Amino acid sequence: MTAPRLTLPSPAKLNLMLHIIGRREDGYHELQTIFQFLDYGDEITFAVRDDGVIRLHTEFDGVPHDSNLIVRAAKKLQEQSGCPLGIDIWIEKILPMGGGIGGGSSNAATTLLGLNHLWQLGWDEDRLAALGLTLGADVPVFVRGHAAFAEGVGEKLTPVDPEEPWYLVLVPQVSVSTAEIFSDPLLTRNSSPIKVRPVPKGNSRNDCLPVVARRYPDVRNALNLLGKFTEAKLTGTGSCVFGGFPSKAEADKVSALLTETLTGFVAKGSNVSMLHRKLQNLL
Ligand SMILES: C[C@](O)(CO)[C@H](O)COP(=O)(O)OP(=O)(O)OC[C@H]1O[C@@H](n2ccc(N)nc2=O)[C@H](O)[C@@H]1O
Ligand SMILES: Nc1ncnc2c1ncn2[C@@H]1O[C@H](COP(=O)(O)OP(=O)(O)OP(=O)(O)O)[C@@H](O)[C@H]1O
Repeated sequence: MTAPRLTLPSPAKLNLMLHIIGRREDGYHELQTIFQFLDYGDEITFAVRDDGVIRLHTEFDGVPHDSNLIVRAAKKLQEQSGCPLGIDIWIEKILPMGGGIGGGSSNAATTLLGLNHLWQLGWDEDRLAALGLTLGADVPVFVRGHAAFAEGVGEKLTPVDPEEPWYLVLVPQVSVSTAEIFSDPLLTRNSSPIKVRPVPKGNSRNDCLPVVARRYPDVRNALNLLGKFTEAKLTGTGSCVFGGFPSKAEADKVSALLTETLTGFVAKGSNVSMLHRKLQNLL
């Protein structure tokens, strides 16, 4: 008998706004941010093993097997659930690493949800999100699968339903260090907390943008070029830059002009992650 097998999407996220409202004692910054998903991402295939071994078959540049968030997520879930089964994993990676579109966090969440299903653990979303948070602040929103206003370091989530435009995402060929941006003395850390819900219009800025644009000329260039056509924004700490368009045709048109010199892609914004849409179809 062939082992149960499952292929699941692992979408990207955008930060539609990001305000830094303070700094905790452990050095982490308190954020207010809106996460939305893209219908664009990696694809992960899982096949159950009965010997308990966890094996990722796809190699990543610069990420050792046991440091990969996919493997770390699988091992933690196995340990905490006491599941005797193992897993073979393959990934088709299209999301840029260190781009601020959450690829690693998304891969970890897809792994948690995929294994919960294949290993028949019956964990609820709260438990999976709590385990996810120990792997990274952005993992819980991918576990929950709904666009969200996030507070804390990103773990306090309130579902929201912003517009779902088509986005052109530009991918400057530099990896931005999140730690470096958060330790820059010039970073704004005292934005006024937004207390009104839903978040009022006019709050779409990303407090990391001035620091990233100053340090990374390639990101600055992408912001300037895209800014000629639409409001150009930074996701997370970059490097990716994005702008919304009312139709795919309009996003494609600007993409054709800009991707002559820059790498990028067009994708639809989505308030329900494509991972959750696929899982719903399975149940
Ligand atoms: C900025 C966001 O992209 C918004 O979605 C994420 O919060 C970043 O999350 P991430 O990539 O998982 O970041 P981590 O790898 O946890 O953080 C790297 C480093 O950035 C700093 N860091 C990160 C997040 C945060 N809220 N405050 C911080 O000060 C910390 O020094 C941390 O050691
Ligand atoms: N499965 C994985 N996919 C991508 N990166 C991974 C993975 N596992 C570990 N990493 C490590 O995590 C780092 C950050 O990767 P990721 O793709 O999540 O960055 P990001 O898009 O900037 O995320 P964020 O928006 O959360 O800051 C990578 O540079 C890599 O070293």
